[in-house]
Amino acid sequence: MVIQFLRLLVFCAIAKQLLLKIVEVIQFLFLLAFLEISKRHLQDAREAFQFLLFLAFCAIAKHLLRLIWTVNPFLLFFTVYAIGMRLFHKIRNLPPSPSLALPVIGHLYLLRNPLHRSLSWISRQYGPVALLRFGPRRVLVVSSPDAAEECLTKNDVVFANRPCLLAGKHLGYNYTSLAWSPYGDHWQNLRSIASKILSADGLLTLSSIRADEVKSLLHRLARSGGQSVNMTSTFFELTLNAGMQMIAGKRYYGENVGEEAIKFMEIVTESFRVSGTTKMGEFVPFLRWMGLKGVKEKLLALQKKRDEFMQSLIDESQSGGAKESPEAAEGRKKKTLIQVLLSLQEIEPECYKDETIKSLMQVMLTGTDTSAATMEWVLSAMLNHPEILKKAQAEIDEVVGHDRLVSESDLPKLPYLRSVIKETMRMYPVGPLLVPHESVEECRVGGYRVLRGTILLINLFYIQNDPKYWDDLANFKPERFEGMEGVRDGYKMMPFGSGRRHCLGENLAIGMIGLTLGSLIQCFEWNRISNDLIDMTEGSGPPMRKAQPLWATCSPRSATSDLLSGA
Ligand code: HEM
Repeated sequence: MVIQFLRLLVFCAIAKQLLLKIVEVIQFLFLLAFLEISKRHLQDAREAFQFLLFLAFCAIAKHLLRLIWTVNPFLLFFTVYAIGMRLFHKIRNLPPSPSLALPVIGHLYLLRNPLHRSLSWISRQYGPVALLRFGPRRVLVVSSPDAAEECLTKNDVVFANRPCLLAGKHLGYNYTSLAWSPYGDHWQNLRSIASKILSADGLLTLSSIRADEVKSLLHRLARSGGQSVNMTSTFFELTLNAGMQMIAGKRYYGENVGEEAIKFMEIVTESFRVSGTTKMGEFVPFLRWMGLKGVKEKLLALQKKRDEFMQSLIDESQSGGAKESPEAAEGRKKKTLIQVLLSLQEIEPECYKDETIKSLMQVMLTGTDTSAATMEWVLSAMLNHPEILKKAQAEIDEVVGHDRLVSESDLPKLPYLRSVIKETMRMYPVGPLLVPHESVEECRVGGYRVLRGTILLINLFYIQNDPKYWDDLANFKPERFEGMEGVRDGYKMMPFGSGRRHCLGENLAIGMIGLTLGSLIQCFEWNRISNDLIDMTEGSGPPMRKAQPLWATCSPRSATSDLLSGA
C-alpha cells in the first residue's frame, strides 16, 4: 500500500508540474503568435480579441491549478490521476472501465451485496467486457455469451488458473485442493481421480445411498402432520447426509445423532460464518493488515478442525473400525469414497496422499451445498406457480405411476421436471459468477487487451437474465426448454460453467436434485404457509441462496400413501 501511495504522489507531482509547464508553453506560443500578427498590423480585431481571451484563460487556468494545489492538493491528485489513468487506459486498449478508480480501493466503492447485481449494473454502463480494480487486482467482468465463449474456448488455457484468495490458501490446503489448485500437473491428477469417482459408473455404484437418504426424508416429512417445515435446512441436511454417506458411510443429521455428528455440525456452521467474512476485504491491503488478520486466524482454526475431523475418518477407515449407521452397514455392498481412495493409496502412495484424500472429501461436501440451494430455489418457484407443480406431478404419475418411487434412472423420461430445474437454474443460478478464473498470460477478449494476472468473473446471472437472449424472461417458463434436450444453447446458459474448469459434479447434482424433487412431488401435496408469494430475493453468496429460508407445508397424497408406508 505504501508503495502504491508513494507512486501516486510522485505521479501527481510530476503531472502537476507537467500541466503547469504545458499551460506556460501554450501561453508563450500564443504570445509569440500574437506579437507576430500584431507586427503585421492586425487587420482582424476579432482574431486579436480571441488571442487575448485565450491568453487570459491560460493565465487563469495556471493560477487555478496553483490555487487548488495550495487549497487541496488531494483534489488535484485525484483529478490528474483520474485523467491520466483514463488516457493511459485508452492508449493501452484495455476494456472500458468506470472512470474513477480510487487509490488503494480501486472500484470496490462501487460494489454492494449481492455482488452479481452490482456487476450487472456495471455491465449495463460499460458493456459486456469491462475492467475493474478490486484494490490492486485487475478484474475482468464478462457478461455476454460471445465474450464468455471467447474466454472459455479460445482462451480456455489462459484462464484455466484460479486467483490466490484467502479461502484457497487456508481452506484449500495452500491452493492444492481441486477447486483452488493452479492449472498444471497436480490439478490434472486430482481432476482425473475425481472424474473417475464422479463418472456415470462411479455414481451408479453409490445411487442406492442417495435413494435411501431421500426415502428417509420422505418418512420424516410424512410424520410432519401438515405442520410447516423449514425446507432450507431440510435440503441442506439431506445433501450433507448423502455426501457423508458416500464419503464415509456416516449420517450426521436426523434422529439419534452422537458426539461426532455434533462436532461435524459445528464445523459446518463455522464454515458458513467464516466464509461470509473474507469477501471484498481481502483485496484491500490495509484491511489485510488490520481487520483481516482476525479472519485469517479464524480460517486457520477452522481448517485445523476440519483437517483433524477428516483425518479421524481416514484413520478409522484404515483401522477397519468405521462405525457405520445400521442402514448403511446393512445396505453397503459398495465401498465408501474413503475406502476406494485408501485402496488406491496402497497401490500408488505418491498419488493418493492423505492430504489429497482429505481435499477430495472437502470438494464433495462443498458441492452438496450448491445442490441444496438449487433444490430450495426449485421448490420455491414451483410453490409460486402451482400450475407448474401440478404439470410436473402429472408427468411423474404418468411415467412412474403410484406403485414405486421415482428413481434417478427415471429422470431422462421426465423432460418437464428437468425443464423446471433448468428454468430455475437460469433465473437463479447458485453460482452467479461461476468460480473466479485468472489469466496466466496476456490475451484478447472482445478486441481488448487483457493483461496477465487478471481475475475473470463471468456474470452468468446477467447473461441468463438478459432480454437480448431470452424472450419473456421475467416469467418462470419451463416450457422454453421443452424439446431442447441435449441442445447446447451456446454460452447463454451454463450454470455449471464450461471449459477445462467446468463443474465436475454436474451429473451427481442433477441426479440428486431431480431424484429429491421428483420424490417430493410424487408423494406429497405442497403448499405455501400463507397466501403471500414466496419471496424470491437472493441473499449474498456464494452459493446464491434465498435471502429468506423456505417454509412450506406438505401432506401425503392419497394415491401414493402406500408408497410412504412401505418406503
Ligand atoms: C447445483 C449444483 C452445482 C452447481 C450449480 C455447480 C456449479 C459449479 C460452477 C459454476 C463451478 C465453476 C466452474 C468454472 O470455474 O468455470 C463449479 C466447479 C466445481 N464443482 Fe460444482 N456445482 C454444483 C455441484 C457440485 C457437486 C455436487 C460437486 C461434487 C461432488 C461439484 C464439484 C465441483 C468441482 C470439483 C469444481 C471445481 C472444478 C475445477 O476447478 O477444476 N459441484 N461448480
